[in-house]
Amino acid sequence: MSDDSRPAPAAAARTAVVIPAAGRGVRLGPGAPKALRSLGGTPMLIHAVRAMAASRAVSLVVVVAPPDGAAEVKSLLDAHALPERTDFAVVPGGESRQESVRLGLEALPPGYDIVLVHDAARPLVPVDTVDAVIEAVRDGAPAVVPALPLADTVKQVEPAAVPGAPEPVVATPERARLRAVQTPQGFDRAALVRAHETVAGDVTDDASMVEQLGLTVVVVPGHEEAFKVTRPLDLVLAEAVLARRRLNDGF
Ligand SMILES: Nc1ccn([C@@H]2O[C@H](COP(=O)(O)OP(=O)(O)OP(=O)(O)O)[C@@H](O)[C@H]2O)c(=O)n1
Ligand SMILES: C[C@](O)(CO)[C@H](O)COP(=O)(O)O
Repeated sequence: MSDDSRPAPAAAARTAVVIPAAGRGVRLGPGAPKALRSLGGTPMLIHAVRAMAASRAVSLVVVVAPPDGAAEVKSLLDAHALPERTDFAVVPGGESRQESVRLGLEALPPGYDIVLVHDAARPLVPVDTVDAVIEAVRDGAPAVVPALPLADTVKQVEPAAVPGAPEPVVATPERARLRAVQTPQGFDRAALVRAHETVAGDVTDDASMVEQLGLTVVVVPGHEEAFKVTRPLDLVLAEAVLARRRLNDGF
């Protein structure tokens, strides 16, 4: 068969990323909103944006800024070198992560059939993890999460009525079947939009909303360096990982 007689390859679905970055970072301690705090001299958010734009499959990144910080975030994006092949937009966020993601989704133009949602608080995720998530969505999964096995045993407890009181253990789930879930989480856009339109109640990630629709969520290998900067010690670790990368890269 000559090259000319082959069917044209199906155009790859275009991929956009929503980065919720509107949180305060209460658990990190007092200071600027977490996404705007420095990691190696650069705002954490810029690391997260670069991590997403490092994937050649990503053509649009929508940053969901702190509600009163959209102008500051726009200036930050303008002030830092970012790949020219990627478009960037900024929208103000909401009261909860869930609301911020919804606002980011509403800002997406037509033409992006795959959507990733990535925490600004996971600034060091490697591009191979981003690409693995996108590939699994392209292969047909409605929702994909990167995840790692657990190192600790997990107990389910009856939460104490009084803070600090001992909590009775009610179950010990089988650790081998548990996974600690990271971002970016990847979605068929229509499934994620439907989930955000129909699922109510508190959830801690987007994939669980798609799960509640009865759709399949699959896991791909996560990465140790995709950890979430939540508490002060996480920032120490992030600085160390970044310093090691810079040493290895020779700058
Ligand atoms: N109203 C909110 C709350 C959180 N996030 C984002 O969701 C991601 C994960 O949330 P988390 O790590 O819990 O961040 P914070 O809410 O800032 O942390 P904390 O709970 O310690 O205040 C972060 O990138 C955060 O900016 C958001 O966009 N809008
Ligand atoms: C989405 C997430 O990062 C997956 O592990 C996580 O659930 C976010 O939790 P947070 O308490 O809002 O940081």
